[in-house]
Amino acid sequence: MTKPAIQVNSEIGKLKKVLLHRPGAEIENITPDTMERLLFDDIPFLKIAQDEHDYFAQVLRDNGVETVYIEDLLTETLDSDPELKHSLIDRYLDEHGYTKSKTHDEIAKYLLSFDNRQLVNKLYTGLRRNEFDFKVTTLHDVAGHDAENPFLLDPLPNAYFTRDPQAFIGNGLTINHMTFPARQPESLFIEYVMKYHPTFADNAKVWQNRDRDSRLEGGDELVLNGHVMAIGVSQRTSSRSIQDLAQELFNNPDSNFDTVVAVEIPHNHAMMHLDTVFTMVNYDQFTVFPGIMDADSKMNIYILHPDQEGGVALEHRTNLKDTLKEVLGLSEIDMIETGNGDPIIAPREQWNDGSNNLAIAPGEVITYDRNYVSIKLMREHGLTVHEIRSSELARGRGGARCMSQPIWRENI
Ligand SMILES: NC(=O)NCCC[C@H](N)C(=O)O
Repeated sequence: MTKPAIQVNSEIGKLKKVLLHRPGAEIENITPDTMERLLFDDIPFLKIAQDEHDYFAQVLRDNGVETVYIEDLLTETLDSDPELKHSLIDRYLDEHGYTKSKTHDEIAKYLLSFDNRQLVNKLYTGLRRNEFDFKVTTLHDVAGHDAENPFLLDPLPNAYFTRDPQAFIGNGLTINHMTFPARQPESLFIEYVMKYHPTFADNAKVWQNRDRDSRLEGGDELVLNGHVMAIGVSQRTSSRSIQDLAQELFNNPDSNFDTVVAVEIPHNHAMMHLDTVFTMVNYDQFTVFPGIMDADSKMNIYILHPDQEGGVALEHRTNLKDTLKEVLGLSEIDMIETGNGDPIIAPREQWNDGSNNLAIAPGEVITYDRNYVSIKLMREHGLTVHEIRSSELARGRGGARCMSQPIWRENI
């Protein structure tokens, strides 16, 4: 590594640079029939979603954060070497199951006709069957399940949740094998940017890559400090990925991590990632949705440490607060309950990402305006809260943390 392009040694250090994606035409390619497969609960009104997202980006910039867009990085990557356009199209079609055939060649030819910027937009937007003069050559293009799909390449409406296809950890990252096909292409884009973009190539260590069977998503990967991570065992992240990542982080000389806290959470759509129920917002303050614990405030937590033989040792815990105190070396911790723990308000605000806060400095967060009970409580606990609009963005089931991937935070 010559000079690091990534520096993320906490969830709370002053945020200097962040990766975003502005929601685009892909949002308008969600239909009632495809909604579930595309991991949406409703169809956002694009114009308002874009206004809301621009406002979010402006709040970041007003607070001294440089905003970088993945669609720009990918375009610049392709611009840096003409060969990359061909290879990206080949990989993209291959990962969508288009083996070498006339169908493959026709789609590839059509995609190659775009310039790099248009191609990137097209891959996000999706490719409709009726969009070009597509000559039918195979049975599955005209009959059965495949032919019913109006898209030859699905849209990527979840792309504005830039947190998930990768996680920036220390001076490196994981490039993630996503759980559902609807999101898998998003981490291919990251792979290209990290391998070939002049800013990142050779300047970021890859702790785990996407060419594996077990799943891992960035919403589950929390960097608590420069040597401790918390990772959700969730609908989207498997215990195997966590074990392998811990092994790599503990043994790689470029990593300073010696502790991974694996936190088991319910496996469902409302709480798909750890950061939908738990975020770190200050040195000793966290927001948490109480529904992840049982009546005795217990849950399954495992602390992973390096063992003597270069492997990973495991210890079981059941209390989140006590475990955090233990691994962070703190005598007290303030757990701020989403919706004040009320049996109606807490799940309602959690559903709209009241637990999903983005810290832009210790004790200073960005969050959705609609979760007013949680916001009031956070202010009462001394936090500075920047509210952002959330009517349409929230329909994708992700909040300010999900919509942002810190690239650089000041060390604390
Ligand atoms: N970190 C996050 O929780 N991201 C939100 C992802 C929402 C998206 N609709 C998904 O289901 O993947």
